[in-house]
Amino acid sequence: MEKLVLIIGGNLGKRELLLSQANNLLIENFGSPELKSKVYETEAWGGKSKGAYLNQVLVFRTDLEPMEVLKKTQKVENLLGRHREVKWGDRTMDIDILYYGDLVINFPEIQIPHPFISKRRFVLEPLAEVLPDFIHPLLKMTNAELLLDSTDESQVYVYEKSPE
Ligand SMILES: Nc1ncnc2c1ncn2[C@@H]1O[C@H](COP(=O)(O)OP(=O)(O)OP(=O)(O)O)[C@@H](O)[C@H]1O
Ligand SMILES: Nc1nc2c(c(=O)[nH]1)N=C(CO)CN2
Repeated sequence: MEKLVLIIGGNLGKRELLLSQANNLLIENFGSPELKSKVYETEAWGGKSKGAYLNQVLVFRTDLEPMEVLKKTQKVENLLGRHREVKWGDRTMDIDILYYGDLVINFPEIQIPHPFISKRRFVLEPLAEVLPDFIHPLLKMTNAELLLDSTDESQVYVYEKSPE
């Protein structure tokens, strides 16, 4: 069984509902997560979208091969209304594979560890919350160290539910 670390999130539609639906669909595919970060409200990163995202990191154990994992996460994105249009643009649900144990692979359709981990505070904050001591297999730094080192100044807060 390998440690599978995902980040999920979106900035369109009913963000909280979509996040909880993504959680449920991922549990159907990968079983209960071993760890779940808090939900973070995060400024849109990459300059191509505007509204703030809700993001969360989930950690599973899996026997599925990385490409099988990707097929399943893409199916969940599609079920939740994801349309692939603008790179880094607005979306209802995006699911990225951050780590798959210590595996390093680099194909156009799948790169692990995800190449932008160290550049994105919206990834590093929840990641350092749940796996502070996990070592990035290429950068040889822990997630906590990557967060301390990060120069991304975008806003990332723990999400406080808005009153009903
Ligand atoms: N680790 C990974 N996790 C998810 N998708 C990946 C990964 N590595 C490569 N990909 C590929 O990237 C494509 C994702 O494109 P997508 O439109 O979601 O990019 P994006 O979410 O805008 O950008 P980013 O991947 O930088 O978050 C997928 O079709 C998939 O094949
Ligand atoms: N805050 C935040 N910004 C993003 C996100 C995301 O999940 N959160 N995903 C993107 C697509 O890669 C682009 N920008």
